[in-house]
Amino acid sequence: MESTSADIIASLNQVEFSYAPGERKILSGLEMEFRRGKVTAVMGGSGCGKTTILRLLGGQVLATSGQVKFEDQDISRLDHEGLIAARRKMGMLFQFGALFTDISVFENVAFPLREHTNLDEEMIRDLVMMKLNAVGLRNARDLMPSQISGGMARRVAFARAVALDPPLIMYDEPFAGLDPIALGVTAHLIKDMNSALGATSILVTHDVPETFGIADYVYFIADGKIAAQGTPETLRASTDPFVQQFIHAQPDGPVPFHYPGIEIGQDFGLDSQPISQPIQQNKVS
Ligand SMILES: Nc1ncnc2c1ncn2[C@@H]1O[C@H](COP(=O)(O)OP(=O)(O)OP(=O)(O)O)[C@@H](O)[C@H]1O
Repeated sequence: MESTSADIIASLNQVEFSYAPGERKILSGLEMEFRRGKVTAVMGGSGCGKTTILRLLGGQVLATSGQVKFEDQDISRLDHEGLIAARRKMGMLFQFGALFTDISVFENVAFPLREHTNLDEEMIRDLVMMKLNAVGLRNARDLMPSQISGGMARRVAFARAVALDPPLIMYDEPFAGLDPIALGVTAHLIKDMNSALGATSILVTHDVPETFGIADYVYFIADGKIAAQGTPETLRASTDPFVQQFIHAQPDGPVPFHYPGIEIGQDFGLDSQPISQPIQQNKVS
C-alpha cells in the first residue's frame, strides 16, 4: 500500500552526517521513515550511528546534507521557537535518563507539566497519577529517587518522558542493564504505552529478542548506512549474512568483531607477517 506523508511522522531523506566539517562521515545516504502509530527499531553494532539518528530527529545536531523531517517540517529550517515546539512533541528516554535526585517521584513526573503548561495543580496531580499508574508506581509517588531501585527509576523516567503525551517517543537503549523480568516488563510497557497514547515509538537498541517481539519495523544500520530493513518476520526469514549475524549474535561475519589492525600474533611477537588491512587506514588525524 502506498504511504502518504500523513502516515509518516518523521523521516530522513538522503541524510549525510559528520560531527565536524571534513571529519569522518558517521551517516551517509540514509533514507528512513517512521510511521505513525508504529514501533520502529533502529539496530546495529556499537558506534554505527544509532544515537546520532535520534539526535538528528531531536534537532540536537543538524544533517550535513539531506533532510530530517518531523511532522512535515524540515528540522534544520526551524527557528529556536519552532525547534522548542517540535521537541515538546517528542518524548526522549535515554539509557540512564537521570531523575532529579532532590525531588520526589511525583515531582519528577510533574516537572515537564509545570515547565511547559499552565495547568492547575489538580489537573497536574491527575495527569501525574495516571502516568505513574501506567508504569505501576502510583504508590511510590512520595518516595525520593534514592529510595527506589534502578528498574523503578527507569519507569519513573518513562512516566516523565510521556507526561506531555508526546506523539513521538524516542528510546535510547531502554533495555540496557535490566534483568530478564524488567526487560520483558519494559518491552511491554513500550508497546502498551505506544498504543495507549496513540503515539509513535522509535527504539534504538541491541536487544534482538525483546525488540523483535514488539517492533512493527526494523532498520539495521552498519557503517552509517542501512544494511537491512523490514518487519521482524521478514528479517527472521532473511538469508542476508549481516542479518543472520546480528539476529543470532554471532561474533564474526560481515561485521568483524575485532577493530581492524594488526594480527594478534604480531602483538605478541609471534608473527611478523604484514596484514591485509594496514592500521594506517584507521588512523584518526
Ligand atoms: N559528539 C561527538 N563528537 C564526535 N564524534 C562522535 C560524537 N558522538 C558520537 N560520535 C561518534 O559517532 C559514531 C556514532 O556514534 P553513536 O553514538 O551514534 O553510535 P551508536 O550506534 O549509538 O553506538 P552505541 O550502540 O555504542 O551507543 C561513533 O563512532 C562515535 O564515536
